[in-house]
Amino acid sequence: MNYISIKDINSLSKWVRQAIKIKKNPLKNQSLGKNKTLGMLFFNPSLRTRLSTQKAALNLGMNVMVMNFTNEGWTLEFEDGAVMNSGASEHIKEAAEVVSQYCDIIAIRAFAGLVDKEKDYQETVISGFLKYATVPIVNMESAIRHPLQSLADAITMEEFKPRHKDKPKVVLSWAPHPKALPQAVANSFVEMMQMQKDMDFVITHPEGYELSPEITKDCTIEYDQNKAFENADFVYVKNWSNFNDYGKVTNSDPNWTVTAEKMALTNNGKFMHCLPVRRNVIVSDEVLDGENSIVIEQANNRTYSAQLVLQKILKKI
Ligand SMILES: NCCC[C@H](NC(=O)CCC(=O)O)C(=O)O
Ligand SMILES: NC(=O)OP(=O)(O)O
Repeated sequence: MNYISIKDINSLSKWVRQAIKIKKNPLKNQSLGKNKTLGMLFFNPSLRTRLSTQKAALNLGMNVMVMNFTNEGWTLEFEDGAVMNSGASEHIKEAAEVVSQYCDIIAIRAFAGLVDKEKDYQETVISGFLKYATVPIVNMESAIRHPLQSLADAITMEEFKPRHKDKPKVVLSWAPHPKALPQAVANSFVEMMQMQKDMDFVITHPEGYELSPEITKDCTIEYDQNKAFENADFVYVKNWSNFNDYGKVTNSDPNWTVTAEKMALTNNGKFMHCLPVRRNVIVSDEVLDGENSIVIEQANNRTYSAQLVLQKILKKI
């Protein structure tokens, strides 16, 4: 069993219930991972994913090895048949097979390069590991998906959803950012929302900032952010760089920053963000520090999202 996409989950509501159960007693399965090793490979920085996934593994009694490819490790080649006479020192074929001998599960973080759309959307790095590794693979944010985050988001929404309402309204809102960021968090959030049975979902972003139509198919898109916020119970905010004009920042309109005035349009809505977040660019201090901000609880749920995934894999190996 691999965990690459939120679509690897057969029943989201069941998984959310199981994660909430783990949260109540996280040390219950401390012997499940005994003498098993999780290898965590990072091609990009991380705070939450690194620590929460490690914590989840420790809760299950696993050993953990972390390797940072940003400044350690050889530069890897992913293309089959490549003539390796320039930058890369080692092919994914050997690297993945070798790491598989040391680890029982391999978790990988490898962001989009945001230069070659086709390469990113083919998930070159994670696909290379899937092809050549001989142990299960967990996605810790790949070029186009962040399924551990979206599972944590689903857990958090279950905990905070208004009990009196049949169908809570959830808004995914783009907000400005100075750097070009991947679409992974937004993509996986959309895929997770498509698996929710009793929630209304609206995506809002400036015109031209449409996500991949293959991912957002059948989703409601509202270009007027204020209108989208009306009556929302959850506002999930995230920047992404342009998908059409691939990897470019073509809009940095500060009118899209989430402020207290905008949150006042919601149904006392909760503010969500995966973090790290740029204060007073993505969201005002007032909102982020306000009582309806649930970003810290969201980050806490990363541990239980990862623990559920590791637990399920461990039971199968
Ligand atoms: N893992 C959560 C988000 C990671 C990444 N954000 C960032 O790179 C933000 C960096 C900055 O704000 O400088 C992203 O958007 O995919
Ligand atoms: N939300 C999230 O994945 O955070 P990190 O990038 O710090 O791991």
